[in-house]
This record gives sequence, C-alpha cells and structure tokens, in this order.
Amino acid sequence: MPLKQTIDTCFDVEVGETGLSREAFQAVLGRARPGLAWLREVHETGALPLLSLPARDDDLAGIAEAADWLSADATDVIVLGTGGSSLGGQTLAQVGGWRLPVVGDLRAGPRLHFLDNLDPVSLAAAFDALPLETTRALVVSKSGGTGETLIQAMALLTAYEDAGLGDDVKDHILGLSEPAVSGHLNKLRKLLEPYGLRFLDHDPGVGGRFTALTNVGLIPGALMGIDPRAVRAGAARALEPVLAGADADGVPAAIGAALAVGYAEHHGIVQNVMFGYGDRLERFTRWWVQLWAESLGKQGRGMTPVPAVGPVDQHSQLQLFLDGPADKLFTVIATDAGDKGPRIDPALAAEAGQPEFGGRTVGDFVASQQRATVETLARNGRPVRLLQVSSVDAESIGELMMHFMLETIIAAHLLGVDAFDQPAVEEGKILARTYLEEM
Ligand SMILES: O=P(O)(O)OC[C@H]1O[C@H](O)[C@H](O)[C@@H](O)[C@@H]1O
Repeated sequence: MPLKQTIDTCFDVEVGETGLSREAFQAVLGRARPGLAWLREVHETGALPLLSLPARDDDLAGIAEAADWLSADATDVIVLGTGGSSLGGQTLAQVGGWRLPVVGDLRAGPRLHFLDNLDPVSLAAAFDALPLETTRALVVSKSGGTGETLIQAMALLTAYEDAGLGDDVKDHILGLSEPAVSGHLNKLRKLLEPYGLRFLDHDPGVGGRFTALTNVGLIPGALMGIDPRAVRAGAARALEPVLAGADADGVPAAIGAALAVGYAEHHGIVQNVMFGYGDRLERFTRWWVQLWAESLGKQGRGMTPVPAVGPVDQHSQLQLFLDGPADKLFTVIATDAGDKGPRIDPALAAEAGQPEFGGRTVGDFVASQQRATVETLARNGRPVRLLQVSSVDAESIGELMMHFMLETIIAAHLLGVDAFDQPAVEEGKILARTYLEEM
C-alpha cells in the first residue's frame, strides 16, 4: 500500500480554535506552486541530483560490492561519521533489524555499530571490546573535514596499530568522501589514503542530510539486508506526483509543508511532533529531526522537531501532548499492525481481568492504540495528521524518506530559507578549535 496521508483532523472545524482554517491552509498551499515548479525544473536540468536518485541503478552494483567487502568474514562493522553521514544509514539499517529489541541482537551476520556521537568513554570501550582483526570500518564524511569523524578515524588507526594490524589497515577500512578536487584539502582522504585503502565517492551534489538514497545510506542498509532497489522504488513513489506536474493539492509533501508552515504563520505553532508507531521507526524520527531542524532553522524561522515513538512514548510524552500547551502540530505514522504478533489466550485474558484482550493479537492492541492516539489528540484540540503505511519495510521507508525530504524542501521555499546549508553551526566549530588549541 502506498503512503496514505489523512489531514482531516488538522483544521479548526475538527480541533476547535487552535486549528488552522481551511482557507488559510489553501492560501499557503497555493504558495507551494513555485516550489513545485522549481523541483520539476531542477529535476529536468539535473541541478538537484537527489531527485534523480530514485530512477538510478548504475551505482547499485558498487553499493552491493561495498557491503559485501565490509561484511566478508567480519564479526563487526563500524560506521564512523556523524549527522547526515550516519542517520540515513541508521534509519535503513534499523528497518533491516539493527538496534531493534531482541531481533537486532539475535540476527546472524556481522554486528553493525554506528559511532556517530563522539564520546571518549564509549570510543575507548569500543576499541577495547571489538575484535579488531575481524572488524571492518566504513568512514563517512562528505566534506572530509568534520572534526568528530577525523578524530575517530585517527583513534581507529592507532587502535589497529596497537592491535598489530598496522600493515593491514587497507583490508579493514573503507572511506567514503567527496572526490578529491585539486586545490582543496580533503582532510579525511589526506589522512587515510596513504594507507592504500579504498575510497568511494560521496556525490558532491547531494547534501549530507539528503544522502539516505545514495551509497551513504544504502551501504549500511544493505549490510542489514535492505534492498537498495526497493528503497529507491519507494522514493520514486513519493516523487511521482511532483514530476507528473500535479497541482499542490495533489502532492502529499506539499500538503504537509503547507500545514506546518500554515500553523507556524497563523498560529505561532512552531513545534512539530513526529510520533512513529513501531520500533522500526525510531531512527527514522531522529533522521527527520536533523532534516527538519538543520534545513529550516534559519533567519529566525523554522519549526522545532520533536521525535516520539509509539506506543512507548504514550507512557512518557503523551500526557504533555494532550494536556500541556496547545503549541504543537502532530504527525502520527501508523502501520497495519492489526492481526500481527502473538495471539492472546482468552483464558489468560479472563484470568488477568482483561477479557477484551482474549483472542486478539498484540498488533490488534497496537492498532487500537494508534487510532485512539489520533482521536484523543484531535478531541483535545491538537491538530494531527495521520500517515499510514502497511508495514515498515525497504519500500515504505524509502517512500517516507523521500516524502519528508520533499516536504522539507517545499517548506523551505514557503519560509524563504535555503534548505541546503547550515551556516550557523560553523561558528561553534571555529570556537571549539580555538579552545582545543588553548588546552
Ligand atoms: O559528512 P560531513 O561533511 O562529515 O558532515 C557531517 C555533518 O556535520 C555538520 O556539522 C553538519 O551540520 C551536518 O549537516 C553534516 O551532516
């Protein structure tokens, strides 16, 4: 089933005075037309390579080969890289089983580890605990200049040296960075290439947080058995109405962008909650946080992304969502959970005083929770849109990711900001370097 978006519970008639009027929404949606025209134009000219990815297959053999190389005879594969060089891969890998309770740990094949947060204690413990001889590493940095990734790569080189594997580094590490350009220093390449190891090219035209559909996201996904073709087929589905020239009200991503920007402009609602039901959407919510925050948070504009996972966060954030300040727009991602999972013995259910559980599956229970969350949010005056997929698999995650990349780009057009840069974070990086020099 393709992604289905329902926005009935997003407007004033359903949620009361906190809701956006249909008229105001339509006015913002109309303003999405130039953004859609721009997307079509850059697709045609090739100026935004992201939009050509769903139809590409010339790079798939290289992606499969890299995943095979990393996993052959390996007990462990570590992925170094941060932000956009990690979160897309994490999202796809999770759909394949990485970092899922129990199933993740029981899965056959090499263990996969993303070291995206620079933590000295974890890094030391990881290098101590990993059997380095059978551990391979993928080191990812688009720019080749991110301090966290460089320092991790240096520490890894030393760890291999200390383990007596200094001469075999090229058999353990694969690099992934922008192609070398003469006159421009790529520090990661300069550090690693002398070891004779192989580097894959990061597409210079695809910004970090938009790389899930490139080798950056697809190699880690493939390591967990996620088929890159299926991911791209799902992405093509989300892109299709844009390329087909549909008007804004026929493009789900434009509708989502207009809702978010409409709420920000008309109601000052600048917090957006992504409530994904199911373990396989946990990393997806974190990937979306970077996408939404770094792409839109500029020049005093932007919306704050708030991630939540269901049903577990019903026992954590839902009280606030329902009864705290009415200052959020919600997106609930639901799956066809019904009929899935263990079926409950009626005798046990009766014994426990929960006869309604009897004969139902665990998925039936989750399905009713998804529905109840959407309805109670709306009844409490909280605008909520529902996105439904039949299940979280390679194709639906590709569709969700492309949907939200498009939604982000269109929202940036509506807000009048550049979706593709992140100028403000540079200041802190320069200051951190100064402090390091002073130590
Ligand atoms: O891939 P890299 O060049 O190493 O960048 C990794 C990340 O770090 C930067 O600080 C940016 O804020 C992110 O947008 C980027 O994804």
